[in-house]
Amino acid sequence: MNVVVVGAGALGGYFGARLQEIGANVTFLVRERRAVELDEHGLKIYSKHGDYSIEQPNVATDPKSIPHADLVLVGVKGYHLEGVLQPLKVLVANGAYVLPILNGIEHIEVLQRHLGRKAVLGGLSFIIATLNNKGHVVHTSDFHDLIFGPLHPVQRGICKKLESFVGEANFSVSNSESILTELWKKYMFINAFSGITTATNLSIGEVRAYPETFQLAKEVLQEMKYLANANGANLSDDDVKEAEKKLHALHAEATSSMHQDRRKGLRLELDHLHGGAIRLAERAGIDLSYTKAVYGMIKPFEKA
Ligand SMILES: NC(=O)C1=CN([C@@H]2O[C@H](COP(=O)(O)OP(=O)(O)OC[C@H]3O[C@@H](n4cnc5c(N)ncnc54)[C@H](OP(=O)(O)O)[C@@H]3O)[C@@H](O)[C@H]2O)C=CC1
Ligand SMILES: CC(C)(CO)C(=O)C(=O)O
Repeated sequence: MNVVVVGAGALGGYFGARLQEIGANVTFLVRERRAVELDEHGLKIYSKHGDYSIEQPNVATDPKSIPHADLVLVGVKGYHLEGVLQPLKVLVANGAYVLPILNGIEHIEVLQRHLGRKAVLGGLSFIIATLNNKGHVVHTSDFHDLIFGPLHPVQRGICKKLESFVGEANFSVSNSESILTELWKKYMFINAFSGITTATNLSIGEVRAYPETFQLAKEVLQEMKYLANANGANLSDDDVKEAEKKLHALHAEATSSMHQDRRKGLRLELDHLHGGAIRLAERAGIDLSYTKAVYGMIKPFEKA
């Protein structure tokens, strides 16, 4: 299988390397700085599920130099989406399907508008990973799940092909027929988890120690359920309970990628995640008071 990874950071680097581990022909389409880093240090994964190294990853900086890809894995931050639309157009024109795995929901519509509805699959991931100072991936969670599925009937073939190809991969995989609902479940969860940890600058264990503070995360879950259902998803109270259980099950030091970025002084995906929810709520005539409060608390730390 020919795979291109656009956004070879923590997420793209992890799944790209794991796909190469099982024999995929993986090309990392990167910008100049990352190309130099990958050339100098290679790509390495450190993970409790097993390390893996690629000494000389196959790197491209021009999408036109890539002959044909079956699948393009998109793992950029929400605020970098605009910058990858042009390269994605080139890859789609050459026959590729696009599998975005970033957090959030607004990017799906943006990608569909620019690339066509038939080209864009639904996808998301559960993993906690970050890059170290050599640009190597450090994976710290027990989970490393990739969930994908068709958003258009013509995509069933590529989803089946991907499902059977990744059967042997060193990560969990699921090909879901209700990927839109899965996307909204993750969006609900991430807005609560990243919202409360980033706003308070605390890990989830520290948040859980204060029921009044944890309550804010629960309120965000409720608001996101309403928003999801106003946007054609079908989330139930059980889904909210499930998300709450997940917040309780995370180990005490666990925190969100947005909070890790706040700790490192990096730019935050606030506008893409909570900002996106607020925009969709305005369109649907829904009030997201708690989400807006969390958004307001994080705003001063948004730009690096
Ligand atoms: N990290 C995690 O644990 C998880 C992250 N996510 C989500 O995944 C997404 C990605 O997060 P993460 O992997 O942590 O982010 P990273 O910052 O580690 O990686 C993003 C990568 O995108 C690259 N990039 C940006 N613009 C371009 C471009 N125009 N062309 C090529 N590459 C580009 C960046 O490269 P450059 O070095 O050039 O800037 C960077 O390597 C986010 O939406 C996040 O919320 C979801 C689950 C878990
Ligand atoms: C919740 C988590 C860790 C799950 O993958 C995540 O997506 C993030 O923090 O960005």
